[in-house]
Amino acid sequence: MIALYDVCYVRLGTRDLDTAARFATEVLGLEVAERGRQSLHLRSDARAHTLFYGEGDPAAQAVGFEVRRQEELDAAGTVLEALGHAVRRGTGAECAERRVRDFLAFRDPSGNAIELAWRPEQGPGHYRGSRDAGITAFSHVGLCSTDPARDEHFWTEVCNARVSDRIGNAPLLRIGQVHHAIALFPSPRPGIQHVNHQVESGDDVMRSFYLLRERGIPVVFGPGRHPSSSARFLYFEGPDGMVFEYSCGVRLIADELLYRERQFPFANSGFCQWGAAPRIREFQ
Ligand SMILES: CC(C)c1ccc(C(=O)O)c(O)c1O
Ligand SMILES: [Fe+2]
Repeated sequence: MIALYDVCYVRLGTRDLDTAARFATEVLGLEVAERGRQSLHLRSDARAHTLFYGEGDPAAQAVGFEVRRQEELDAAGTVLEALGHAVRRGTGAECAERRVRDFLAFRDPSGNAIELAWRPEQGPGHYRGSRDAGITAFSHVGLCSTDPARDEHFWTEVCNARVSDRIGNAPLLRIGQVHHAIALFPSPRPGIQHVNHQVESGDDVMRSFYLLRERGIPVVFGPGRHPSSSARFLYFEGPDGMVFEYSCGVRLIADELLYRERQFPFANSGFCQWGAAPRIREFQ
């Protein structure tokens, strides 16, 4: 079983790095860790980076998950290859770009690019957001799944994820105590569906709601409250159509023995307990 320890970074492609940089700093509130001619490393917490933008095809995406021991990479490669997944070890330059010591790349059953990363670096000093969005950490990704039941099996049987709740057939998967690190959602195509950052308080969610409206940034869902994680949330659209989410108050699941996953309806009430309706195609 591949022991994922935490979700550690997201890599996104963008056709316009300058626009992505302005959005990531002025709107999202991330800190620029490093800006290259065709690359941008961004911080959201103590880690060296959690969001990477590379100039190019917006479909050039990946999600990085930390594994704690380098031997896990070899073992994971053997398991994945036996299941028919092509695997590739990162080069020195690729590891440096990811601020990790080693990584293994493969695609999940839906075709999402996944990277298993060893020793992701901590950043220098505290995270200092470019605006006070109240961000406390990068926390989870929504992944498009062409077969949620099949992919749930992959993430929970080949990897160590556990189902915290389901919305329809869509599982919300934890790898630590946080309610979920991955939300799999039905889609005809693979891809990252949204990138979540936790914020300090409900006030931060609402302050951002008004700021986004003022800046003309499309709010596509919320403000609302998820019945699954109990988190208050706000979804909005960034460059290249990527959806970002702020949420606060996500529940932690500490008792693995007692906790039982719940089933929510694939309907507005399953997504929001306040009555918000999503304007996001995968949630409709
Ligand atoms: C609607 C999506 C995918 C969703 C559903 C529930 C939660 C949660 O319980 O926190 C999310 O974060 C989501 O992104
Ligand atoms: Fe989310």
